[in-house]
Amino acid sequence: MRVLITGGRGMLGTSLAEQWAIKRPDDELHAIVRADVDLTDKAATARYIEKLAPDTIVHAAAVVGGIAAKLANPTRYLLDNLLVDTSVISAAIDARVPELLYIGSAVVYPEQFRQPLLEGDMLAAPLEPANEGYAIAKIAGTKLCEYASAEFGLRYRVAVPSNLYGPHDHFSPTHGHLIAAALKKVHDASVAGAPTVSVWGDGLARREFTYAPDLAAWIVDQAGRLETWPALLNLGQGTDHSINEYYDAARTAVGYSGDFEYDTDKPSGTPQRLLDSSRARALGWAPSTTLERGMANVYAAYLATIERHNAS
Ligand SMILES: NC(=O)C1=CN([C@@H]2O[C@H](COP(=O)(O)OP(=O)(O)OC[C@H]3O[C@@H](n4cnc5c(N)ncnc54)[C@H](OP(=O)(O)O)[C@@H]3O)[C@@H](O)[C@H]2O)C=CC1
Ligand SMILES: C[C@H]1O[C@H](OP(=O)(O)OP(=O)(O)OC[C@H]2O[C@@H](n3cnc4c(=O)[nH]c(N)nc43)[C@H](O)[C@@H]2O)[C@@H](O)[C@@H](O)C1=O
Repeated sequence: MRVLITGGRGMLGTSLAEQWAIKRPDDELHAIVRADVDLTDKAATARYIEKLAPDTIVHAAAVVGGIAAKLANPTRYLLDNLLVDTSVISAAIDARVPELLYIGSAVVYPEQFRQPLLEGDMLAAPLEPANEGYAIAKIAGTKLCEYASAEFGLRYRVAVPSNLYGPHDHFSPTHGHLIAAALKKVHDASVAGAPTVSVWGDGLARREFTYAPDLAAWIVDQAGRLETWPALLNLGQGTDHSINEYYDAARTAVGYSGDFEYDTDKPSGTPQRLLDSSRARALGWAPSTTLERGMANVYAAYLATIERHNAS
């Protein structure tokens, strides 16, 4: 099978490429990055996909960032994601690529709604303001896949992951996601001997975090058989925790004994985001990495990046 992964050096894309090489070494894998093709360029993307003629695409490229980054640059999160998604999905349709997995997001669901969230809850009520632009692009991508499947008989499906974390995450205290930011902040406090770490918001919001390599491994297994999937499929670990609990887990991973203080001028976002992933579980989804193990792995990856940086 000839496989195209977009966003091939992102957090999820890197895990996808790693898992593909392990699980399906005979496949012809193309894990592409921006230097191969800028996916906001519709014509260049169409040329690339037509020439490659992949059997399946896992579209994992997007402009992605933590809550503060999305609030600071809502235009980019809406515009670039619309451009990237329309380029990739329309090129795939035109080239009649038979299968495409679009990596969507749980932000397509309403801010204040029942928990856990079901696949049918998209567009049922207003979106979370902090994620609105990004979510509108993700909803457009999701609908494009649904329409293309129905209209042209293609197998274009949407994975709807919960919040993700993993060893290839971005450890930015300002633009990263919660777990990478928490590990970096707690590590820095530990090294500096600082008595406290600043947590954004009140620490009470709840999130479900899934370990990206678990998701990647399952996606690799599913490639080539997406016809068994519904139009969109929730993919979450199954449990949510408070932000405080994630910081506690980071404190344990780092071995830090200081305390937390709360910066309530920073956004908390939606109070809870938990997916009902029972449809995926019926298809065999069974992520196995515990939060403790995952945190320890991500922290080890962070320490390795520091070592590489110091050695260069
Ligand atoms: N991280 C999370 O918590 C969650 C992520 N998702 C979704 O999962 C997918 C993967 O996310 P994740 O791995 O975390 O994100 P990353 O930011 O780590 O990776 C995304 C990749 O997309 C690439 N990209 C962005 N714009 C372009 C472009 N115009 N042309 C070519 N490449 C581009 C980026 O390249 P560059 O570095 O050059 O910009 C980057 O390598 C995304 O669709 C995201 O929306 C869904 C739920 C949660
Ligand atoms: C599914 C969806 O999931 C994500 O959206 P998010 O939940 O808005 O993202 P987040 O990881 O930035 O915040 C989570 C929570 O954590 C709190 N928090 C505390 N302290 C820090 C902190 O230091 N940094 C960050 N970023 N958050 C912090 C913060 O206040 C908030 O309550 C995206 O990955 C998005 O790409 C996506 O697709």
